[in-house]
This record gives sequence, structure tokens and C-alpha cells, in this order.
Amino acid sequence: MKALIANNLVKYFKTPDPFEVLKNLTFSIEKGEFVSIIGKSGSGKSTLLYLLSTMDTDYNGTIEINGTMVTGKTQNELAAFRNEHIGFVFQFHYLLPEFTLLDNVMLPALKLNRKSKNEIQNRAVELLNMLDLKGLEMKKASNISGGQAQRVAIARALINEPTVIMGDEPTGNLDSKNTQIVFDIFKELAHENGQTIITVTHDDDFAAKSDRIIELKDGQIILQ
Ligand SMILES: Nc1ncnc2c1ncn2[C@@H]1O[C@H](COP(=O)(O)OP(=O)(O)OP(=O)(O)O)[C@@H](O)[C@H]1O
Repeated sequence: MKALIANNLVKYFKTPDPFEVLKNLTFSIEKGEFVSIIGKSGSGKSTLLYLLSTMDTDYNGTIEINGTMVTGKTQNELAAFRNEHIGFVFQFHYLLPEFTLLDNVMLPALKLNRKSKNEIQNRAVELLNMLDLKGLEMKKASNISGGQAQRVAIARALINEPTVIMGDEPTGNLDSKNTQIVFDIFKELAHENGQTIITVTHDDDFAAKSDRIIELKDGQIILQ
């Protein structure tokens, strides 16, 4: 089953001058695949991820995620779709610094409001354990290391059991040890849980070890 199908994606920026940043991209990604999107600075990686994540709706072409056509949905429908299907991990983790790690992880699930607070808390504790953060649940997010914070951000991205996890430079801020830890977590999520990982990276080693590389050059796919 396909986790994502992108057909004829075209994206223009109108300012300062009209400029075609993504030029007719067509590709698909399988469920449980761990894909790295690479390319030189300015090649269009972040722009593409922004489209795939349904955050940017101003494009031509179509995007289907897990059999759902997301192109054409309203902003409210997309917000609900994202909360349920997509987990995000960014270079900077955007945790709420004054909240505990546990609260940070629980928040998206409380927002989704599908499970009881107790169930959510149990799952959050489980995820923090899985990410080797046992015992730190009640620590404030402002008081942990960058590598730990990135793992909390991953736990938060996983709390609603997303089918697709999207990362924009998820290891961009990490040393090699923590980069390896994050890589191993992604690999396990893809290969053992069947979750699909789509991540933009500048790290060629990271990309080479993932299942597949999609390489952009000047807004076109030159390798997939
Ligand atoms: N909001 C915008 N308005 C106009 N041009 C933009 C906008 N955002 C990005 N661009 C341009 O689109 C091109 C692609 O940008 P994008 O950020 O997608 O590249 P990238 O491959 O992710 O780069 P990097 O590796 O540096 O993050 C660049 O030339 C950039 O200057």
C-alpha cells in the first residue's frame, strides 16, 4: 500500500519575481518506507515537505496520503487530518519549555481528545521509556540536553500513532551520537511498526543509510 502519492506537483513563488520552485514532481512512497529527501541548499526540499505535510495548499498537482486525497481539503479538515495522521519532527524541537516532558508529549493527544487522560499518560510514559528518557518525565523541557529534547519531540510526534512521520532536518542540531540514536528510532518505527518516515536532511550518511533517497536539484527530482 502506498503511504503517499504525489502527482505533477508544481509550486510557484510569486515574490520577488515569479519563480517555479517545484517543477512537476511525481513520485510515491510505500507504507513503512524510510525516505530521505536531499539536495543542495535552495533545491526546494523544505518547500516540498511543506506541501507533503499539507501545511502549504497553494500548489498545482495532487497529494494522496494513505489513500486520502488531501488536495482540495479545507484548512480545518487538513488540521484534523494532520493531527491524526502526521507526526512532525523539526530541527528545533519547539517544546514548551515551562512544561514537563510528560506534558509536552501528552499535549497533541489531549488536543485530539480520542482517549482518556489516563490512557494518554500511560502511552506518553511508554514512549518516553522507549526513547530512553525514563525517570525524566517530570523534568521541565527547559532543563534537558538537545539530544534529549529531540527524543522528547519524537515521542510527542508519536503520541497519536501517526501513519506518516515527517522530519525537516530532524538531526540538524545533533552530534553524531544523537544523530545515530534518532536514525535507529526512525528505522525501527518504519521497519517494525510500519510507519512511514519522510525526512529532509543535509546529512549524506544519514540519507545513505535510509531505505531510499529522493534527490532534488533546482526543483526537479534527479534521483528517486
Ligand atoms: N516564501 C518564499 N518566497 C519566495 N521564495 C522562496 C520562499 N521560500 C523559499 N523560497 C525560495 O525557494 C527555493 C527553495 O527553497 P527551500 O527552502 O525549499 O530550499 P531547501 O532545499 O529546503 O534549502 P535549504 O537546504 O537551504 O533549507 C529557494 O530559492 C528559496 O530562496
